[in-house]
Amino acid sequence: MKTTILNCRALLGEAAAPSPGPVDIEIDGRVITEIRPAGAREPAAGEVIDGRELLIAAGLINGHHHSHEGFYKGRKDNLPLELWMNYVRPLKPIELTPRDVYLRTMIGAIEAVRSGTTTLCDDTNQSPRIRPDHVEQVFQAYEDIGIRANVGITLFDKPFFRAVPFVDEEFPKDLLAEFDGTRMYSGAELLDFVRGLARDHHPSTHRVAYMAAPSAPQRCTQEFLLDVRRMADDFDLPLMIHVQETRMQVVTGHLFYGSTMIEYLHRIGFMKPKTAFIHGIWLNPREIELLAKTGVSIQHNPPSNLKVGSGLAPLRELLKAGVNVSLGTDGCGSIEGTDMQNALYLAALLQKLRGDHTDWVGAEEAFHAATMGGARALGRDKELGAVEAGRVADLVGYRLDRIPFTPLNNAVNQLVYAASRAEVDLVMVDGAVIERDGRLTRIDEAAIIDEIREAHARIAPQLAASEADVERISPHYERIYRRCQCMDIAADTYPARLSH
Ligand SMILES: Nc1nc2[nH]cnc2c(=O)[nH]1
Repeated sequence: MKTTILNCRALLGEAAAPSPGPVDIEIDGRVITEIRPAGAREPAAGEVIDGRELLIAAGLINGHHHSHEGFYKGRKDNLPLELWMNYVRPLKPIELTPRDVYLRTMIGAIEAVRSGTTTLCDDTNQSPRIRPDHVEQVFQAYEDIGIRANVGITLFDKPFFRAVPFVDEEFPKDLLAEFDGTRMYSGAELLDFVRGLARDHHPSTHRVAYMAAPSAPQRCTQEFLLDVRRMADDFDLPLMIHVQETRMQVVTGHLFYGSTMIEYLHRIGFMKPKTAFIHGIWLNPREIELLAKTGVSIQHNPPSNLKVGSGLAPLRELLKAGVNVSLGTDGCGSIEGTDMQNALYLAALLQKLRGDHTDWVGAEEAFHAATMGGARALGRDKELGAVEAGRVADLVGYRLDRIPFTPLNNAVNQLVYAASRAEVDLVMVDGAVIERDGRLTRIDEAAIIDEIREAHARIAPQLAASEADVERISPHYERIYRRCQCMDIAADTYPARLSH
């Protein structure tokens, strides 16, 4: 099937350079075949899209999201990461139907498409029980809405509440016994399950594909981390893992491994290309060098980093060192949605709080991170991330006849600093239109919103009960958090008595 977008403006190539004049963009099947001056010849037979008032740009790649946090939207505020995270990680299972899982996946997926996202990376936590019928529904939701998705099942083989130091000292024995006893899948069982997903949903053949998502070094044994690494290598999969999001995690690294987590990951041979360290806020110069040397990307999520108070990633230092940076939002628990326009806006503005103005990161670099940076992190920078003949037609059309683009002086600056998701008028994935004129073309959005509300009303008592459980461990966590915050992370080593 051929489609031509006629007479549009476009941001062209890896540099997203504004087209000097109107262009026609021809698409055959899933690939852009030609970009030519508007009217140079008749469009090929097939669908024609009137692009007169459209700015066509590469679709945004949201490098990090957690669909399992969908029902937690808006529940918490003013908690740092380590204290917040317990609330989205039920200590006891919450009973969901497969349809509930489908609906909570749609919460993030709908907003992603509406904000111009064509690829979404979802690290979905299915603990404490992996149910294949639940996982199927995550894949199905992305299939149905039409977005490209990389779905990772959160992999860890240590209880989450033990991923911080001093648990044995600060927790009462009865609580430890209760939570240590929570049934978890073994690492081997998890790996068996996800190997099946890698075989059946590979990114080279599937729009909705599996990716490797070990949760974080401190939540995995070394043996398990290396097993996941081998699995990703064997299947040639992208791999994403949370690393050094907070100051407390640097302290944790020193206490658990006698070095920072990044030095540990380098030591065990974990750092390779097609790997993204999610957040990567607390980094020292030596670690930035290691990232550059090993080809590991940093996956930057400014909306979440602000809301849970993690800090400001050193983007200029990373970019100067040649580290690839991608952009994302994070899940609906640590920030209330998957709006990539917000991520772009914050990425470009926040960096102006640091350093000399000649070193600031602005709109062009933020947009590059959200497109080419995301593609590179997935190992797909020859296929995705730019409007160029020969690339996959994952495109967004922004309305130029709206105030954010009026008057038009600089399309990238105005897209990042002025536009909102309301200007997104066309979203195309693999050459197929999945949003047009403000309407999602493949799903009945209003009916799904009704269903999400009904499901939430049914689940809300379980969420409240789960919060009550978390309140039981919160004071102990608060003490651990404060103890870690007082520890010096500038020193390279800690007293031997503190290392395990
Ligand atoms: N921000 C953030 N969200 C999460 N959701 C699950 N794990 C994490 C994490 O380590 N950081």
